[in-house]
Amino acid sequence: MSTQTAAPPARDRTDGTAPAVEVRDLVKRYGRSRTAAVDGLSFAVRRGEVFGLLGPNGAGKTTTVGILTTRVTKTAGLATVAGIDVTADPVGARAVLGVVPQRPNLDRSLDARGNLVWHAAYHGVPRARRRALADELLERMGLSEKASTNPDELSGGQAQRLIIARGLMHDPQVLFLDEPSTGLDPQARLFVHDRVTELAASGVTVVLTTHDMDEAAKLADRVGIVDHGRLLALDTPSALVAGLPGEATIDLVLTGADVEALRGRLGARRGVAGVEDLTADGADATHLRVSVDGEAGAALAPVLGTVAEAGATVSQVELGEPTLEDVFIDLTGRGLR
Ligand SMILES: Nc1ncnc2c1ncn2[C@@H]1O[C@H](COP(=O)(O)OP(=O)(O)OP(=O)(O)O)[C@@H](O)[C@H]1O
Repeated sequence: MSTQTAAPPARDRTDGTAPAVEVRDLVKRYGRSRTAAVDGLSFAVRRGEVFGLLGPNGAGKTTTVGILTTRVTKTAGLATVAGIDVTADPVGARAVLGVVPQRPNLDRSLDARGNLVWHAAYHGVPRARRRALADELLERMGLSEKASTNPDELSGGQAQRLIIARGLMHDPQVLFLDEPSTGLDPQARLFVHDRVTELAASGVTVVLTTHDMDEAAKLADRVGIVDHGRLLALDTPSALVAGLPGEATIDLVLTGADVEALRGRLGARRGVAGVEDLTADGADATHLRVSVDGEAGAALAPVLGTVAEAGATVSQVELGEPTLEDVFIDLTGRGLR
């Protein structure tokens, strides 16, 4: 018989006053790479917060989450989850965090329920609890009918929901979701969003990385925008948007203009706060977003007048408000990585 006493629940072993997640001066250099994938990153996530980590491809988001979830070794700096130093105590850290990775990594030798039960066993959830908990989470994720299905026979969205269920099997304090809705259809995406909101309401801290600005604006209490492994901005989505120049946007799709000359002419107009070229690669027509002070309607006539003077033909006009995507483009530019 084992003389070991059962470990106390993970919740009791952590520092309840520490931030849910903290990285300080975090650095990661892969192999002999001269540039750092994470280059002195610092931020803290509050308990119960939904925190969005945004950045272009290669910005260092997955690496940061990899360090926090003990899958990647840091080069320097500090990374803690629920007050536990992930490098000094990776086992303790893994007990209080859950991970939903970018690439599905379900065990194909087990069915859906088996994947959940095995994960719970790995984390020391008592045998008597495992199956009931698995069934409860399968139900919550809309997967009850798939309990005995092999992961290979699940759709991408179902597999993703199963991975989220798996991440929750040991009752983590912090759940890391790496691009949770990539490849999901609109229903599955909304379903995942609802579950994230529900988790946060139940006190679980959620850290999500995403390329989807609407998703970040909708779900995240605060977002950190990173590029080249550094933090460029951190605030609530609305504060970030409010910090942009201009209060409204006029999107123009047009042809027949010298784009740079037109941008210059528009930018010189009173009331115009900025002009972004959003033309998609290979597109025939030019897409400009003009940020204006005050109401878009009032600025429309003079803006269109300037476009006409430049000899361009407008095929589409749309009035709107700046979004998190504008913040992202303003900070990280348009270039593809
Ligand atoms: N295992 C690895 N070995 C070497 N370099 C790596 C490795 N993983 C990532 N990198 C490099 O580190 C940098 C950051 O990559 P990372 O995957 O963290 O970015 P990301 O922001 O998550 O990007 P994406 O949005 O494309 O997932 C990139 O330049 C990438 O090439």
